[in-house]
Amino acid sequence: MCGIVGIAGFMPVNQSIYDALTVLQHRGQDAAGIVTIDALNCFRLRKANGLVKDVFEARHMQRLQGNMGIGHVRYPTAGSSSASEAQPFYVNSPFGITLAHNGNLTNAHELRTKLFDKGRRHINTTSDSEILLNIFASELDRFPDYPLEADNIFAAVAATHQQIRGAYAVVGMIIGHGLVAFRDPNGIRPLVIGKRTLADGRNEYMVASESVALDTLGFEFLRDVAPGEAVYITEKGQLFTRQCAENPQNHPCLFEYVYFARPDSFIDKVSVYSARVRMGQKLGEKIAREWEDLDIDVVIPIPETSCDIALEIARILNLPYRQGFVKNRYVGRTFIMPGQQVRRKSVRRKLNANRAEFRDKNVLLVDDSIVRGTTSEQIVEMAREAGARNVYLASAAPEIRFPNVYGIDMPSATELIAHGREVDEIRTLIGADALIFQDLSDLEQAVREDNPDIAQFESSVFNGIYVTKDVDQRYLDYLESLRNDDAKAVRMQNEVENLEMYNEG
Ligand SMILES: O=P(O)(O)OC[C@H]1O[C@H](OP(=O)(O)OP(=O)(O)O)[C@H](O)[C@@H]1O
Ligand SMILES: NC(=O)CC[C@H](N)C(=O)O
Ligand SMILES: [Mg+2]
Repeated sequence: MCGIVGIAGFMPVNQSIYDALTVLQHRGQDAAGIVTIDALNCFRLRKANGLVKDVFEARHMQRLQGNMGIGHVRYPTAGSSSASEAQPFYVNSPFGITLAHNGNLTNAHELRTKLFDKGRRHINTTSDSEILLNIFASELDRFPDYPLEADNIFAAVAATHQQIRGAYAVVGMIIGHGLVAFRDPNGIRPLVIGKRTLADGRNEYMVASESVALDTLGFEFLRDVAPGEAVYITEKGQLFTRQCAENPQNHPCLFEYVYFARPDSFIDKVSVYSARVRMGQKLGEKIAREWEDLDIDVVIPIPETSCDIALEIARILNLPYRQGFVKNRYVGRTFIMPGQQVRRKSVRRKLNANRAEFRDKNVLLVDDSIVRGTTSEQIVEMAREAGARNVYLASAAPEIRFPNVYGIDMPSATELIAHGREVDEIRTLIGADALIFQDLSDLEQAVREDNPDIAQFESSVFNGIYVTKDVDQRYLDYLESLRNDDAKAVRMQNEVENLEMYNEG
């Protein structure tokens, strides 16, 4: 899903960006990067594969000098997992630009050809984000003057919107100018802006994927960046904002609320935590309605994301809530790990059953979502091994039957356990005694309650409706051939680690 952050301030930003990335780590565990602009107006870059705490050592932090910078944590959804595709990306013309991106472009292939044929620009990686950067750079290049005016920068964003399709929340820096951030015209991926006022009255600004990053760094949340909107903060700290899309719509990704975002974040005016509690309430009511005859003894979450949901289900059903599984806090999120083998292995490394909570009991296990079924299959087995009599499973998200093309790595329908299957077939595969899914309308209502202005969510993984309207079966087949687990494994063997810009080693 990737996390992005940018700070335009008057004090060194290296530590603040590092701290923000640790708070956004749940959005991407594969690679991390920071770029700053130093006193000589040069970019300083450090990026590599790994978690934030492993990528940045003291020596890197010392070299990441400057009062403006951007950062990224990566969960790959395009290209490869190579360090050369870690972000931010750099291009030297015009002026020198770096950029970090959360999301996924659906027309990357055509844009790559167009950039080479018409723009004479070579893209050296298989990343869609490098393409996005070069499209933006080409558009900035159309203005002959230096420095560019805010109007020019917004015009370049508007022209970029017209060419690229898909989902994107972007933060970038232009040498001699400042920090730019923008969000796709459907607002699929989240982006917020905050402000911190210094003792001398000057304002520092920060943009980030989630509001929790602002909270942690003492920035006051100003608002969500609107779909299609761009934000420009000059080197001197002046803030400009402009709507740059012709027909912006608010279609936030529903899966952010289910799984990706941290519960203490607000996305598009919706508290992720409250939305999850309401998911629990609605699912609890459905269980009470449909499973009257099931004799449940205890409600057990599958840590970590489902905990808030399961607690509310237990309250609605008037049953005890117990931590039947203990999570190893040193193992990250399994769903965003690359490759099915590593995901499979990680479930048992991550979760262990508390036998006392299972022995001779009918247990209701609750997860936020069932995607490939990797977690639930093994968890049901573990519950039985721990002595459970009957194992029931409830998912706070409906059946996930369609691929995601907007920044969640679910490129292949056949890898989804619910694809082409009815609930009972899924139940058999998972090995549960009963299985229940949330209804899509209930899930949408649970989220919408905080912000009734969201008319339509980006819910494609549940209903197959792609809000950018450019996704057809041909594209889905192409994506599947490019990114299914086998194709990725082959690509991993041929990875090259060429970085295009000096990397603080
Ligand atoms: O059906 P699957 O393909 O297994 O995917 C779904 C599971 O993956 C996620 O957990 P994850 O371990 O990534 O993170 P969490 O600790 O935040 O729950 C999610 O919360 C589900 O438990
Ligand atoms: N999950 C994301 O947002 C990924 C961003 C970008 N498509 C990449 O693969 O690096
Ligand atoms: Mg989970």
